[in-house]
Amino acid sequence: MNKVVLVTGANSGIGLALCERLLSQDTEGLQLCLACRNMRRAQAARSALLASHPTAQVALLQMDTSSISSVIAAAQEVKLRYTRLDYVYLNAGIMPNPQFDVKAFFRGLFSSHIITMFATGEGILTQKDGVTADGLQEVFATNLFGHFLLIRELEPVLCREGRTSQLIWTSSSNAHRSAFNMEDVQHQKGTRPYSSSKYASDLLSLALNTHYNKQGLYSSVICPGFVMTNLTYGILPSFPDFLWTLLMPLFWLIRMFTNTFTLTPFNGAEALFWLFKQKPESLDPQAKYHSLTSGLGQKLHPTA
Ligand SMILES: NC(=O)C1=CN([C@@H]2O[C@H](COP(=O)(O)OP(=O)(O)OC[C@H]3O[C@@H](n4cnc5c(N)ncnc54)[C@H](OP(=O)(O)O)[C@@H]3O)[C@@H](O)[C@H]2O)C=CC1
Ligand SMILES: CC(C)CCC[C@@H](C)[C@H]1CC[C@H]2C3=CC[C@H]4[C@H](C)C(=O)CC[C@]4(C)[C@H]3CC[C@]12C
Repeated sequence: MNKVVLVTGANSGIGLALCERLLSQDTEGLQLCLACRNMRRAQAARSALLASHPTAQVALLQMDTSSISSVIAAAQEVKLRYTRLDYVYLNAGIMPNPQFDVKAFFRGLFSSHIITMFATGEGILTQKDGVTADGLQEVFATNLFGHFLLIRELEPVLCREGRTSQLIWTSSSNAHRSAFNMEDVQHQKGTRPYSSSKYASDLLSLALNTHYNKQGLYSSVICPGFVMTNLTYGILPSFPDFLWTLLMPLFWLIRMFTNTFTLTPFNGAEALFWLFKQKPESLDPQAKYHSLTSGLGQKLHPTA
């Protein structure tokens, strides 16, 4: 039977690579729905997918996860189009106005903390958050709240008698307990909204399992590792493309020491793709599944 899969933030990076990988393993038995905020970019992604999989069923859905009205309208549309959803990948995410702390980076290079710094970005990144038209903090709204609202609105197509469905969050190893505060869940006061939003998604996934497992709905979180995408290029916006290219040999070298340097969207999507093939009942609700890559760039089996 056809599997219906919705992916948010599917028009680039890890989301697009996941769609490509899903279609490569099964073009016929899959109905993909790319949920994107920008329809021009969504259309380009659809054309790219159809170029390599001409018979695939790839639909588009306009949705801005940072906007309450957009998410509600998109969920309405989904309920009109589909009687059930088998997988929802909650992947759209932003890290706006990142500030890279050069001093902390160099201190980290000469400390015992070096591997953690490269694997998680801990201690070297802060962001300047904005406020959405709904009055929410932008990172919280985009990465977490819009997705939460989507799940609640899609309950009728996710919780179906006698079937299971999976929610799969693209979280991060940058999700740190120290960045999250229950008194300030939107992270209005701090400078690490990205880390806070990812930690909150890990907590939310646990809560969703407690609430929904008995209705056949399961939630998991993954970290794709450090992947070269629009999000990461935005961290050092003044770097021209050629400098990133020059840094690649250094990244390949670092990958010898930390296999979290997945680097390509294809390898970064490994844990998302792996979860597609698992029975949700067999998964550990407390685990974060990691995409890993060997020193030679081979994808490894995800580990919890
Ligand atoms: N790259 C990395 O090293 C890591 C990435 N991640 C996570 O992976 C996920 C995918 O990011 P990645 O592929 O790296 O980066 P990209 O910037 O390539 O992809 C992000 C996607 O999210 C979409 N998006 C952003 N804001 C919204 C919004 N308001 N509504 C709908 N869609 C939106 C973007 O759309 P648009 O093209 O319109 O901007 C884009 O399609 C994110 O959640 C990120 O936090 C986690 C760990 C590491
Ligand atoms: C020679 C220097 C200029 C090289 C700078 C490298 C840094 C820009 C990157 C090194 C490690 C990277 C990251 C690690 C973890 C990612 C995390 C999992 C995530 O969710 C978002 C992106 C990361 C923080 C990423 C960002 C770039 C680095 C800090």
